[in-house]
Amino acid sequence: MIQSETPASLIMIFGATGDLAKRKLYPSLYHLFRKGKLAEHFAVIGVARRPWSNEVLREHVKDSVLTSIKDAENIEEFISHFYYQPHDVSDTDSYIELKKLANELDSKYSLQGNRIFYLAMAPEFFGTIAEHLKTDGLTDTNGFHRLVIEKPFGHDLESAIQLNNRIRKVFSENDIYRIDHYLGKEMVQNIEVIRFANAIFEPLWNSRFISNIQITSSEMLGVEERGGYYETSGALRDMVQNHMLQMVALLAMEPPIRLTPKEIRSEKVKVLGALRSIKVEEVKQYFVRGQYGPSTENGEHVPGYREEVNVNPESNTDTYVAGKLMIDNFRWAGVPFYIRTGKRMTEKSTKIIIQFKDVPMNLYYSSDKKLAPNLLVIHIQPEEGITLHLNAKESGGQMMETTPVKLNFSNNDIAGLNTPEAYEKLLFDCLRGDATNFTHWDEVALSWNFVDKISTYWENEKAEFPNYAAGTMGPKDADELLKQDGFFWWPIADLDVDNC
Ligand SMILES: NC(=O)C1=CN([C@@H]2O[C@H](COP(=O)(O)OP(=O)(O)OC[C@H]3O[C@@H](n4cnc5c(N)ncnc54)[C@H](OP(=O)(O)O)[C@@H]3O)[C@@H](O)[C@H]2O)C=CC1
Ligand SMILES: O=C1O[C@H](COP(=O)(O)O)[C@@H](O)[C@H](O)[C@H]1O
Repeated sequence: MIQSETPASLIMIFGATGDLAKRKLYPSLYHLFRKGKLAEHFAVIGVARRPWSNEVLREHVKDSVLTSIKDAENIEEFISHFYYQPHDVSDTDSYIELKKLANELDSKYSLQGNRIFYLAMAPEFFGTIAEHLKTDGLTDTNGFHRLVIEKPFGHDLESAIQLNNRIRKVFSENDIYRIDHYLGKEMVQNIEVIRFANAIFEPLWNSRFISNIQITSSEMLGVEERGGYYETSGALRDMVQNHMLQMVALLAMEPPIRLTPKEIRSEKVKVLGALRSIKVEEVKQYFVRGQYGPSTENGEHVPGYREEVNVNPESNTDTYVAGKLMIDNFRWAGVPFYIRTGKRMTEKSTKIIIQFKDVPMNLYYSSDKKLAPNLLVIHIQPEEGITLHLNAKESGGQMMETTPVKLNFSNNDIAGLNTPEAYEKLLFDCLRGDATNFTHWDEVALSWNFVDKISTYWENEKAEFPNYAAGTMGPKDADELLKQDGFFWWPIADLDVDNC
């Protein structure tokens, strides 16, 4: 049940000394606290192996908050709710101590037995922790018990099924919150509203009026210190299996009959189930992979992927993926959804471009010239907003000449609006029991099923890497994907249809 008020709760963070907790979880919890969105009755237990004390954790939390928020009011009160338990998650005995501390805090803060277990750790520990929580009695309370799981949820369909079976022995599907932080982004959440709350879009949102949809999520950074993880993942598993396919599902789904988690997820599941399955021999026709090579920026050497720490110097791992997805249902028959994502590209940006079909003929001056197509651009990040590209009369001209114009809405221009960080929203949803913006097992399974065919083919074929220089928009072959259909990637910077 979704609660309107945040209920009292004990939040247990496994991996409390790690990067995610420091950069995302503590600042997000603090934001909720400051906005009064965290119940007065809350306590946090941080768990990790390091021999820290409550005081050390509290200072660490304070530092992490002060890094992003300079005027952190009531920070001392906030950190006083944090407790630390040194604990190796594979060590059976340490759960007894953890249970004792949890029960003490339950009484001290009147937490009503409500517990959130946040697994901010490497995925190989997820199953073990979930099992111990049950066998060692941490879920033996009267309140709710919710398990929040970070990505990656498995490495392929097979491992995801195994993991799911393990955690489902302890938690029901309704109590499992699989994080996809893109679902916490303001403009990703806005996709549904743009589509279903505007009479001008929904009638056009189909194969009769849309020629293609493009989703780009580009990053400027390389793999940084995450080479070890990334070598086993690559861009396909790291970004496409989850974030990119989730955006496709939101763009393509049918209107849900109600805005409940069950109905929304069920519509997304139908889209993922309708993705045209790619046969091994077709992978090259639908997908392009890339890996960044070295380059020079302002006279400085920018390392190629194979030079990064913990990366095999002959690595076959993809740091870039572009693909053409077809959704074989009535609404989308024949409309390609192009996706691309990669590290060390020209800029950090996530944008969705919906390109509408051309009008039947150009009635206006220069009628031999093609009119610019109408585009709806959804800016996910760093700007947040939408732009509608239209054609209008060239101002002051004698002839009926057209010129492209833009209608712009930018969230960033609303004074005083400070869009909450994705993790803040997702933590708040979890506290209230709203699983809408978390991925259901059926979505995870269908996404892996789709991606596995591609990864299996790629793992067995040695690629000619590197094939794009750091600081560029990826390999040339990605342009061919669209060219063969008569399209091209719309630029993501200062999109100006006139110059394309
Ligand atoms: N960092 C990020 O931006 C993102 C991370 N994620 C996911 O979040 C999860 C955590 O990532 P991240 O924080 O970067 O990882 P880190 O390596 O920074 O942190 C891992 C944490 O696990 C603890 N740990 C490791 N082994 C044990 C053990 N046996 N018993 C108890 N604690 C242990 C470590 O603490 P100690 O050494 O003290 O034991 C540390 O607190 C991963 O699944 C990752 O894929 C997802 C999206 C983004
Ligand atoms: O999940 C991940 O996402 C980030 C990109 O997230 P964003 O919010 O900054 O767009 C990516 O860098 C990372 O490799 C991946 O694991």
